[in-house]
Amino acid sequence: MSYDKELVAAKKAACLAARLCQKVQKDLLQSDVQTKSDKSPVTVADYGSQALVSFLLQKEFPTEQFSLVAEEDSGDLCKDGSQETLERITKLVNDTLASDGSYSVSPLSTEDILQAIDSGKSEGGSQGRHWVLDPIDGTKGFVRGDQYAIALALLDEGQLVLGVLACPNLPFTSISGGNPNAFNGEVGCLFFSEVGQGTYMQSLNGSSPLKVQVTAVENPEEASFFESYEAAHYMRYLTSLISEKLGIKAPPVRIDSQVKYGALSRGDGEIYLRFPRKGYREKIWDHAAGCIVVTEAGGLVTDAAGIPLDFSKGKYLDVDAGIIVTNQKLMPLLLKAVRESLNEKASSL
Ligand SMILES: Nc1ncnc2c1ncn2[C@@H]1O[C@H](COP(=O)(O)O)[C@@H](O)[C@H]1OP(=O)(O)O
Ligand SMILES: [Mg+2]
Ligand SMILES: [Mg+2]
Ligand SMILES: [Mg+2]
Repeated sequence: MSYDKELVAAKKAACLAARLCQKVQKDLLQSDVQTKSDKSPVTVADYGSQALVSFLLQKEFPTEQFSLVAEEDSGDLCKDGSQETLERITKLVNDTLASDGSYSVSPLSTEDILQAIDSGKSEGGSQGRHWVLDPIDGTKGFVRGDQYAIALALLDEGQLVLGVLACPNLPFTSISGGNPNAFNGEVGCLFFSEVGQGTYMQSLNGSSPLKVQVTAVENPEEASFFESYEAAHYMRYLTSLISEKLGIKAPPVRIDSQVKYGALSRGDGEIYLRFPRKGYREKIWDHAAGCIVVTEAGGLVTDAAGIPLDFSKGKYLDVDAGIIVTNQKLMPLLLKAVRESLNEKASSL
């Protein structure tokens, strides 16, 4: 089955959402950042991006039953004192739609925006089609002025069938060996994949797509690895133990969000280690787009036990201990190092 039409729509939606986010990041004010009950930050851009993607997908596929599993909901925007924020979001979405010009729609109202955001309340599952969206993945990176991604994927009967990753601050050329946040050249990449068709990257400004591949590095001593920028998001002693066991020489490359999957898919590094702290439950929107982008580029994405991620169980991913990503050659060695490190950790407790 072809998902070409869905891919075109997903790319369009992610590009426009990226445009909206770039505008907000440029003139980001402290007052634009709200804090959700789980203490994670959320900005007008998170809401605006979700509203825009949701609205555009519904507009592109008006006759299909629409299901979207997305991170944000309008709860906090409906509280007293949020009217001004809601109006800002509405204006941002309308301005972005108008700047594109290909959608001749009358301006959306604040009600339309709330509705578009709340169309993302689906629970997903193993039947039918579900869009999966993280409107800004890496909000902390976004607020800092660093890396973030707009991550959109499609599940069909529980399988990932397409993924789009817009990375507005990722340099277009390789970041291997460098700091992605301190770069002078062109930034802004769009990764996209359709099942069985490979992964491609183009610039967010619309250059022609290039096919990308993970690296063929077999020797861990020549490999480099990615992990979160935010120390609070993972167990650093575990990732350093794993990399030590593998004999990795290069220091870790710390980047926010699913940009790590994009960078790995084009060969900027070989390994992504993600070991969140105890009690953290992974959500499907934090991995769906990244997972298909890496898999279609020839890589592997599994949990710490080597089992492929299952996106069909609702909005959570029930993974064993952590998520690991690498090329096919390095995976057996990586799994061994992960197993040994987890055993050492368990016996030291
Ligand atoms: N305590 C946490 N541990 C791990 N990941 C978290 C935590 N809190 C939020 N996240 C989510 O993890 C991702 C950030 O990943 P990374 O650490 O790789 O940059 C984001 O999806 C972020 O959500 P959000 O989409 O709200 O930014
Ligand atoms: Mg968040
Ligand atoms: Mg996220
Ligand atoms: Mg998010």
